[in-house]
Amino acid sequence: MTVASPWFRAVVSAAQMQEIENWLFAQGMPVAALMEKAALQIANRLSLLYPLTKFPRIGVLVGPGHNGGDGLVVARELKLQDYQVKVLQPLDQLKPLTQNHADYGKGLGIPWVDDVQALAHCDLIIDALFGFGLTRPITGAIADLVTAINALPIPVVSIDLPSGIHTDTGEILGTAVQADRSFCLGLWKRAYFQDRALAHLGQTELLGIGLPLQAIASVLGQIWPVQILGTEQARRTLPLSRSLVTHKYQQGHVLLICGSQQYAGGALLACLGARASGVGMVTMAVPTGIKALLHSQCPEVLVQGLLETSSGAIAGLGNLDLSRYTAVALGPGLGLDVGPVVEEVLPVNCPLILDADGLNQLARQQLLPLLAERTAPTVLTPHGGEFQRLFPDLDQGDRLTAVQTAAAISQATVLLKGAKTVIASPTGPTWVIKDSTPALARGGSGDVLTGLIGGLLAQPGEFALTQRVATAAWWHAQAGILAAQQRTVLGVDAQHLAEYLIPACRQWIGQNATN
Ligand SMILES: NC(=O)C1=CN([C@@H]2O[C@H](COP(=O)(O)OP(=O)(O)OC[C@H]3O[C@@H](n4cnc5c(N)ncnc54)[C@H](O)[C@@H]3O)[C@@H](O)[C@H]2O)[C@H](O)CC1
Ligand SMILES: [K+]
Repeated sequence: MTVASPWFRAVVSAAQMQEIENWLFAQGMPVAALMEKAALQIANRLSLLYPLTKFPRIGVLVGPGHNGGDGLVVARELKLQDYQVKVLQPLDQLKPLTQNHADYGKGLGIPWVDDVQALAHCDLIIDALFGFGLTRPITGAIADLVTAINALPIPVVSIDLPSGIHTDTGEILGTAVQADRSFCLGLWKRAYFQDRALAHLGQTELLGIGLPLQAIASVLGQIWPVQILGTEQARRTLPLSRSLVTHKYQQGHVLLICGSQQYAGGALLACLGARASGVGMVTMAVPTGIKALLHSQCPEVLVQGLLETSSGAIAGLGNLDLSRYTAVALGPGLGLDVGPVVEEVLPVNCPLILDADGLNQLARQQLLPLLAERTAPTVLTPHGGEFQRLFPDLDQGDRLTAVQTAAAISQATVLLKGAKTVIASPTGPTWVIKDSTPALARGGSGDVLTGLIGGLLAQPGEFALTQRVATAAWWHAQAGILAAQQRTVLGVDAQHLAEYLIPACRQWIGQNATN
């Protein structure tokens, strides 16, 4: 049961945000007060990040709704701090509260300009055209304005969302502001975890505006549908505490079915990932021809040689006794010439992770419907291409929805890798991994993740399986971030990534932890 946890881990849609705000207004919170709370935070952050000494001239683009209202409060507050502020308001008709702030700003002597060229000498531009109220594509004069702003060599900060980005899907509606930085207000919006929006969002930060947990729970319930997996949660999910009398068979036994003559490295990398998970035992089922390689690299691992095809891929599982394992992962380095191993492994009565060519075989042989008949959980870990082959009818633009739909169709936990990796299951919350690094976008890093997931799921654990899968993805990302910090982004090859899994783990449990 994921009890409602700190607000900064919730991820909401525009409709949910509106409902949460309405809860406050219904309880008597004046809209103007909430706007003031939000905009004052923005003004304070701006004066810290863009000090008056370096960014004295500020242009504020003001839209018709409350996003524009936020922008006008920011304009007034920066003026009071002696910034030279100008406002450009493309639409005459403003919401009443926004109009109040416009009247007050004019009364203070803030100049309104009517041409974007009047902003050409600004040091910073604030985008307060649209926030989560954007409902249709931006067209006409406003679209021209956005295009002109994007062409200026001036940094842009967007309030709540870059105007033009769909709050939920991250889609560009007509056109969208290219922000250098975006301040998300109150709660993270879904767009912040849609890969296609990231280039428009720039650097992002969440500004809390005092939304009470009961307001959030009144709309999202006690188990929030979409959540960021936080450090504390990941740490609690890791199998870091062990009883003194444990022994290797109590710490799980993972079977990795992987590798081929052509892709022996995939098997080795999966093994390194599994080993770092702390699992009690690792068995590798690989083509006989690569057994020696694995023995030489991972001496503690048990290796089962399997019959191989003429090209050196696994021909079949033979008489491999699958009942001995507490988790099975199949896929890294299998190659396409592999025998019917997916069909043979589906009956296994423990968590099964399918990755890489295991997924391609699942798609090619149209075995997806069989997953629903499995008596134990299944985890699919596709990247975009594998996802497309498995779920050709799903639009990956809205990745969050696509993964949730894929989980419902397949009745499996689906982890879609990306800049923001998303993990969904048929029941329970959808998890997003907020922090990662492009350094992970390299061959082999997925093999390490598959081994890590298999090793974690093989171990006894009190948390829901999907949360443990998300923890593996989080751990994998953290290792990538640490490796990139210490070896530059160029130095995060998959083998080094695997070596950073334990140092990354060490980082969170603090230096004084004993187990
Ligand atoms: N998140 C919070 O807790 C707070 C949010 N605030 C700010 O308010 C906006 C949401 O305000 P809202 O008025 O609902 O919507 P917008 O300001 O985003 O603007 C919508 C406005 O524009 C019209 N519109 C929609 N699409 C188009 C279009 N393509 N072309 C022209 N006009 C369009 C629509 O009819 C509306 O009138 C939120 O993002 C925050 O910035 C609170 O002020 C503070 C707390
Ligand atoms: K905006």
